[in-house]
Amino acid sequence: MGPVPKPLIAGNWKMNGMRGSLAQIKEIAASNMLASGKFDALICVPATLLHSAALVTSDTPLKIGAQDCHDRENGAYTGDISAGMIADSLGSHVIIGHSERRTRYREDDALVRSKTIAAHKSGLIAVVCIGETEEERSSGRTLDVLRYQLAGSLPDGATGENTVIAYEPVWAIGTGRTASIADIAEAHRFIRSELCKRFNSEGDRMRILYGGSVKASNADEILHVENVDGALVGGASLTARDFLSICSAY
Ligand SMILES: O=C[C@H](O)COP(=O)(O)O
Repeated sequence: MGPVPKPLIAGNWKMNGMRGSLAQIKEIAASNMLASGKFDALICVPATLLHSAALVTSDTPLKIGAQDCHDRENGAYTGDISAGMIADSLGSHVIIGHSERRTRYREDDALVRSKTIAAHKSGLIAVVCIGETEEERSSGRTLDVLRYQLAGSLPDGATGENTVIAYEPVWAIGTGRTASIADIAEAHRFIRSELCKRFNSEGDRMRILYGGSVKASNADEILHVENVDGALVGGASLTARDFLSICSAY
């Protein structure tokens, strides 16, 4: 077993970014902040930018990942890409089970688990997303939802090396609303204890990111909550300036 991994600031560009956006990637990759080695940095780009982004960052500390993968190795699945193809394009990470996919494409925990296994088989680090809806929170079911999502989405082979958890309350994504510091602390403490119950010491090594309207003005407070090992950032990861301001919290 290796040491506890460093915190991770991960950007998710979602369906944003054309070739010109590689300038932002290059600027992030060249920052002295990343060279400090205090944290890891990752940008998950659209599939169209994956290989070119990986090539322009190959000699830098910035990692490049994808935003989804199929659970099969290959076959007649129009429009999809496999974990192996992501690895072949030099991506190192893949986001799995983002709420935007769970909701729109009805991806359930079993499929998320199957995709996570596929990612691990191809040597990728899976960033597995979980989080409650507003209705689940207001009816007091947040921790139950997190328990079921973790149990159903993570395969037995998950370790601190191959898996990162992203806790994203669905109602906080892209809305400008963030969970309170007390709610973030409670959710992350709960996730940590569930991970340790199932994976023993590996549970302590899995990074738990917070996601949902993270920006420069709230990053410092959120990133210093116990058991918060980084952030998954959407809108504020699209420019180098915004992304690096969040990184400066470390
Ligand atoms: O994957 C990132 C999350 O969905 C958060 O997005 P956001 O920072 O735009 O709220």
